[in-house]
Amino acid sequence: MTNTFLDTVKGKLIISCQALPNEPLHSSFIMARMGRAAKQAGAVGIRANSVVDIQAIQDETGLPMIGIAKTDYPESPVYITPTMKEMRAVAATGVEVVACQVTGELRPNGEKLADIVAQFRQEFPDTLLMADTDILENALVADKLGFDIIGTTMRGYTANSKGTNVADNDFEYLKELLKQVKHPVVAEGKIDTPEKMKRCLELGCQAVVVGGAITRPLEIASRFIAAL
Ligand SMILES: CC(=O)N[C@H](C=O)[C@@H](O)[C@H](O)[C@H](O)COP(=O)(O)O
Repeated sequence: MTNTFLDTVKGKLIISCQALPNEPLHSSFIMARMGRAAKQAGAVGIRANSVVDIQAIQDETGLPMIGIAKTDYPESPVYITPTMKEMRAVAATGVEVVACQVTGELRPNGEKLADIVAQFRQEFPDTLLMADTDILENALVADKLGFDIIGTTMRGYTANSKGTNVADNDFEYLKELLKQVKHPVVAEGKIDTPEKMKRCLELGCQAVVVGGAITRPLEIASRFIAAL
């Protein structure tokens, strides 16, 4: 099997459909309907969290997907598909891409990122790997380990990247990242306007992932309320 994900999404929009248990829309049924709306609008791929949501969205849309499993372990701040166990469970759904957090901190159970990548390649040779990174140093680690996609997902969410936004200074960080890594870059995280999405593509990103600005009504409504 050849994985055509990178060609399919080139220059296009991937929509993230996620709602954690503490969010108002937490429901695989609702996420599948979000996926339906995303597809009708013209999204070429979906990013989703948890095996059940992934399966519901696959059934509903048939679109290629980036799958993750957000899982908290008390001993580590790494929560996006942190261990081989979650990587395996997500890959087993048949998603085209499995994404995991690459932010430099120690992973749960003492697992090493390099070992996870090697094991994953053996078990799932047709599935692409995306690194959810925060700073250049960690993006370069992912690039060297051979991740197929370097994502900016965690920028602004880790101790090392606190207070930053990928869009700062006309995407200054993204420009540097695109210069330094060999693998395709997908812009993700706080891309909240169509203009920002377009700018990321103009700068050379393979694709853009947009989540909250489209699929999190609480977030969207709160922006309006905050302006009152
Ligand atoms: C930091 C973290 O846990 N990000 C998660 C990763 O999957 C999601 O909660 C985000 O919604 C996703 O990255 C899309 O970003 P935004 O919703 O900002 O467009």
